[in-house]
Amino acid sequence: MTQTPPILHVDRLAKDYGSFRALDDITFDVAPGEFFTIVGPSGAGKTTLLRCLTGLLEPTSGTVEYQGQAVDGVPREFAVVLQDYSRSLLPWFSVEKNVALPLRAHGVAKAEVAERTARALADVGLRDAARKHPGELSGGMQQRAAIARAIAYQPEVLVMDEPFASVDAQTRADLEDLVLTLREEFGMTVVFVTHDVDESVYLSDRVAVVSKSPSRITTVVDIDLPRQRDQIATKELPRFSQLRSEVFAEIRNRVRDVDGPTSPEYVI
Ligand SMILES: Nc1ncnc2c1ncn2[C@@H]1O[C@H](COP(=O)(O)OP(=O)(O)OP(=O)(O)O)[C@@H](O)[C@H]1O
Repeated sequence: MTQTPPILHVDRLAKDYGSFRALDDITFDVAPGEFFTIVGPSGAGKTTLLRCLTGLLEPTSGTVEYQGQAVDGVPREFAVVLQDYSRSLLPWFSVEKNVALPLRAHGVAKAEVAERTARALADVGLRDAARKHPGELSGGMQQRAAIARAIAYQPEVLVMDEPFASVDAQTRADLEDLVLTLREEFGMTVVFVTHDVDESVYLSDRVAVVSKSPSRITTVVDIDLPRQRDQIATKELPRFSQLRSEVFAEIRNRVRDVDGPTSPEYVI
């Protein structure tokens, strides 16, 4: 039986900032259509890893391949939602124009641009803010606009760095479900970073736990929950609690290895 080749292949990746080693010996594959989440404590190197994965940062050693080709700039099939929403939108364009920009740049027909932009803005609850400029929006709304831009693009690979950190709990749940729905609809691969263990288990097919710097993947947990997720029913499953505890325990052990007593952030 032939196995489907990975869409992303990361091999012995390391990244130094001067004499400080942020990432060390990171190796993993992501399968096409997979929801792969990287979870770990603050400062563990998750953003550094995502930046290397997307070609925004050059690794010190090791390689990243997308569909068998070395990544040395953001591949056009990727959409990236960064943690810092204040830098992700162009302030002089309306929200609508910001969302439409990548589609226009890639030659999508005008009518389709309008349709995909309107749908993405409605999906993230920003239909009424389409004509506003980013400076007129709250932080959470700006982040939703950045998410709308990524999903309107319908990328092969959606890369998200703590994308829901600045939105309220209900919006966060809605956006989590939106990403899951779009993954089903378009067959996207999603690479996601979070420090929220519940979120990682709820969304993912696999969760990679990273240790503190120098960051390594200490374990990869298979999330063998039914593929159809539901904010209430899935989180009530005994298996959800087991997986959540497994991921928590792994992070807690690694934080303790480095810091001594458990970080309060990860007390269950
Ligand atoms: N440009 C830089 N120059 C020097 N050190 C850096 C730089 N960027 C990140 N670091 C250091 O590398 C380590 C990993 O940082 P990174 O932002 O990747 O972690 P993170 O897991 O994404 O953190 P958080 O969850 O808090 O966003 C940290 O110790 C950080 O101080």
